[in-house]
Amino acid sequence: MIDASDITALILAGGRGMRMGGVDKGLLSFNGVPLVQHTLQRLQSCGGVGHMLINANRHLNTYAAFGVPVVSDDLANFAGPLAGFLAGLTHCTTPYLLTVPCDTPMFPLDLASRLAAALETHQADIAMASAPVADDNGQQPLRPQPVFCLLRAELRNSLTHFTQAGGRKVGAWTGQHHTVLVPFDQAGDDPQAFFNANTPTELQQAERHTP
Ligand SMILES: Nc1nc2c(ncn2[C@@H]2O[C@H](COP(=O)(O)OP(=O)(O)OP(=O)(O)O)[C@@H](O)[C@H]2O)c(=O)[nH]1
Ligand SMILES: [Mg+2]
Repeated sequence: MIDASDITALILAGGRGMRMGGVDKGLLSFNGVPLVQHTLQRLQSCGGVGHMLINANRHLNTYAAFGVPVVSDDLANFAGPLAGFLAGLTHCTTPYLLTVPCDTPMFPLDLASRLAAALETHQADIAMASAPVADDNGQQPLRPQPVFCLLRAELRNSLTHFTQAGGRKVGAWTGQHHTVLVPFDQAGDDPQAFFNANTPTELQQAERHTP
């Protein structure tokens, strides 16, 4: 069984935040608390992970003050979330890494345990969340949530090779491995759980959400 102590959560706060005006999104206030701190607290409160890392590329001292090790991308020029995955895999000392973006403040409290259960059941390399997303036809099909992954730490060499060859898309890399999609559309799941705040308006919307 995968124990919480086997999992390191990596909070992804290394993006450019262009749609937010180029600011460092993890440091923006969400109901009075920096998004990164809110994410740390939510991960702590669910008890599903034993260790945490923050992935950031700016304001490193500010991030360090949250009391969790901060790791930065080795890949230059904001190469995308996979650069964060690689930084996390490089620095994590546990057999599993859970990736959680800083801009999705209502993410499921049982994220780690459900991804871990699916990884084990399917003997997979990667468990990726999938969640309903409204489309233009009023439907809510399940869509992969590529920045919510539980990864086996031994995938580090694979990701190093993939990114060295210029690969940047999360799905293109995870598609090379046995990946199981884990649906978060069960009774009791918050349909807004994967709502991510990419713009100031969306951040305000998220602040108004009460599950
Ligand atoms: N380490 C790292 N993380 C990234 C990078 N780009 C995006 N991310 C993270 O991936 C997650 C999803 O990113 P987006 O919300 O799509 O992108 P963003 O860069 O934050 O914002 P935009 O510039 O508006 O697209 C967020 O948690 C980002 O912090 C990057 O170059 N490096
Ligand atoms: Mg986003």
